[in-house]
Amino acid sequence: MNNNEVENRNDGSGGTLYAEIIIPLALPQTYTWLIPSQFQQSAKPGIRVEVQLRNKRYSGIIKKLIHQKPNDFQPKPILNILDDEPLLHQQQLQLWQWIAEYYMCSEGEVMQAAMPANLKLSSETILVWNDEHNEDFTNLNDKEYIVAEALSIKKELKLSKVQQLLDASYVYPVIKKLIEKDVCHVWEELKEKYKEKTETYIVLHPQYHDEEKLAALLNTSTRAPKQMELLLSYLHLIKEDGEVTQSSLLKKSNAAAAQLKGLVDKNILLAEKRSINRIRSLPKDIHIDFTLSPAQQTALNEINDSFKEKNVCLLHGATASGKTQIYIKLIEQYIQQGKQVLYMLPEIALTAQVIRRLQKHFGGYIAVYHSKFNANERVEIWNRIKNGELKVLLGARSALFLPFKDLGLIIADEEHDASYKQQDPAPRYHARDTAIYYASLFNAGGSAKVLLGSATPSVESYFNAQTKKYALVELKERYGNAVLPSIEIIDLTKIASKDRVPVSPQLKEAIDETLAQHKQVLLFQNRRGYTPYMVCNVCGWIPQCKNCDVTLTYHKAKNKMICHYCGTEYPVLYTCPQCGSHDFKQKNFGTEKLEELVVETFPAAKVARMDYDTMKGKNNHDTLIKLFEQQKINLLVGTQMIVKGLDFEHVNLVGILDADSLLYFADFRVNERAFQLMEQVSGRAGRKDDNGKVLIQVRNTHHPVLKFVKEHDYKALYDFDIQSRQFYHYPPFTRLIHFSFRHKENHIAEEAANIFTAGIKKDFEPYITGPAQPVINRLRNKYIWDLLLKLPRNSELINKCKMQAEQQIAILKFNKRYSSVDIVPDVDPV
Ligand SMILES: Nc1ncnc2c1ncn2[C@@H]1O[C@H](COP(=O)(O)OP(=O)(O)OP(=O)(O)O)[C@@H](O)[C@H]1O
Ligand SMILES: [Zn+2]
Repeated sequence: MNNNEVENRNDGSGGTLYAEIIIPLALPQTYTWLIPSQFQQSAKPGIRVEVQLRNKRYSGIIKKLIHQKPNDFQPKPILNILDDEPLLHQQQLQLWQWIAEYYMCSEGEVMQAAMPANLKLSSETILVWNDEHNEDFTNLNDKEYIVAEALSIKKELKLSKVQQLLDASYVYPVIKKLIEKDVCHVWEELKEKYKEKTETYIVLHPQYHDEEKLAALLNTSTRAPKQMELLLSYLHLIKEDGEVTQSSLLKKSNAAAAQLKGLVDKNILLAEKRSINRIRSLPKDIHIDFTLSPAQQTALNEINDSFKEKNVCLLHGATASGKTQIYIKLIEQYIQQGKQVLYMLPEIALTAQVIRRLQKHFGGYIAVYHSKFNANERVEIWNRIKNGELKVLLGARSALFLPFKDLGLIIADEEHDASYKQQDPAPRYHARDTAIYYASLFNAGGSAKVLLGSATPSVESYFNAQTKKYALVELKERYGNAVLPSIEIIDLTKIASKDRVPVSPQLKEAIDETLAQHKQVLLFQNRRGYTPYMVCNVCGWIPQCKNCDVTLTYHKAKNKMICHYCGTEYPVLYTCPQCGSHDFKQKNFGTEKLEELVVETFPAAKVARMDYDTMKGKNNHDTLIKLFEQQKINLLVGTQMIVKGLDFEHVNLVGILDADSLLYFADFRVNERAFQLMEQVSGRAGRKDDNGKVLIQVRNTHHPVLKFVKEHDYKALYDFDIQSRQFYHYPPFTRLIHFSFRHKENHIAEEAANIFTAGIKKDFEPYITGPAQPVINRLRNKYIWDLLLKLPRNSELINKCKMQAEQQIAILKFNKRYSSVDIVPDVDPV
């Protein structure tokens, strides 16, 4: 929207004003409401308003103001205005619209994903009393008081109840104030499952921030030399690390808890329990204590040069080449210019280690943001990004939705990672690609820049670099004395069958050797659970999930058979329901069995397991990583989770137990994925010296991808893969749109898919594959029919196709027989 519209509205002519408003629902379009005259002064794009739709109340966001009355209907008035200033900048509204159009969803769905729960209200909203509130209600007005009191007793209230309580038609402004005053927050299903980890931090009493007072203290207190020693250690540590936990202080200073207590009692040091993710008020200064190697410096210069001409640069840097250090230097530059930086990682789990690295350098300039933070903290970060106070934000994909004020740079680290794509629910957006669009909206002084970083770039990004759409900077060597690890292939077919799985004699020997040198080992197996499936030894019957077309995985610790798709758990079977035999054979092995076996084989080693199952309990990801960093674990067994981006100093050996399982997979990205996984997991070995070693166990030793991995030759993999992509019409040569039709009746799903296909056939027949049933053709009790479109990269044609597809979806939804079919469009599926 342009400024004129706002001006016109304020010209006092008193004309009727309307607004297009986004509400957090999957509606096919945005609707228009009337802005009554008393609200006209304050109505602006980005402001929240209270509206009613089909007897429910929502807080929606004004997308734009309109002066023409809609032709076909009389808009209803909005009920209220909730904000004094817009909650977001113009760029966010543009971003939402783009995502909705590009990824075929509604702006309401984007809003749902984009905004912290506390900023979204509807009749269904449940308010939760804030347990930490001290029940001091003096700053509340009468209405707020009534609700606060009820909440303090009931602990939870549905918004519709609040409405009755106040006997007022407009309650949203009251709720909004109560949330702002920290009396309550909005209940979120997801939130409840997330237990926040706290730790005790030690801080210096603020009065000693004054250097003279501190000096005086240090000079006078000779009576308790042990305490003084501890205080000095503290001062040293805080300078080094920027923050000090109680445990690290006691450990590093070798002091006793009583000495620390002495200092705390004297009010010299303070002990504070904090969530480890909580936003800390560290001083806002930049502290860079390292220099780049010549190769890193060259890469940084090349990146800066490339940004003069291009908006996107791909940094292809080997594992442990120090990409993160280059990012740090680059971030420093942008902060100096007063710009903001978004640093994206594909997964929440990775943010913990990286924030520890970054906070040392950027203190109070930086914060972390992701969907698992509590609602109040998310709003706080939202506001501090919006007003430009925070300069650097580290986050997973949802951080893209923050209202940056003046964004200068987005870094997408591990840009190849498929987790950048959101699968469910809509918006099914790819955060890397969306970041490139988002950056282009900050066009004061050219566009904001995007740096994609990876040791194993996606074929798409590398293609864009080859075709000069992106700049390319390569950094081939590891930092310091480290070299890329040597890779050895172990031919499982040459091993006597009794020794065959899971740990071959060669791997066993290498593990023994590594442990003897007090170095660490990572063992990678891409399946969790104990045995991926069981077979009846007599009739061949295999236990399956009742809701899904999937075999069940045996989990020993739980003593359950579990469906990895829908999560349903079944008792373990001892009798075959088909033939009555009691003889089951366990096929293959998962991480749980591997861990058990490793514990038996290496009794002296401290072993831990990192996979989806172990991360749910108290041993959460960050704790495990810290234990591993401190070498309290010698041998870590895990799935993909151990692979990604982590920087461990003492890992010398990596074992990949079953490479065949990575190499055979019906997906056009199979080679790329297998290479990325193996190269990334290898990349965890020998990061600080020249002793890294990787053993890959495999049956098909002739698979071409193994050769590329062995030589760490990404370019060869790319050249190999890009040819088949071209030949079979896959990205980057085409654009894929995938449609999935799901229904509990197989024939209904099939019919819907067929009708849809017939509807778009006239213009798009050459590009259609399917409809067909996928390999797993039923999930969560619904049958699935899939359709794939491989479209030429012609935006006009693609838009036309999306439009026709949307029409067909509308037609199906209108037909009673098919209205309950789930139709899921997925643009650029991964
Ligand atoms: N210039 C430097 N000065 C000091 N230490 C450095 C420097 N460059 C790299 N390092 C150290 O080397 C290690 C590897 O660097 P880093 O983790 O940045 O690599 P990376 O390229 O991001 O690796 P990966 O792709 O595997 O995640 C880190 O522990 C880092 O602190
Ligand atoms: Zn299931």
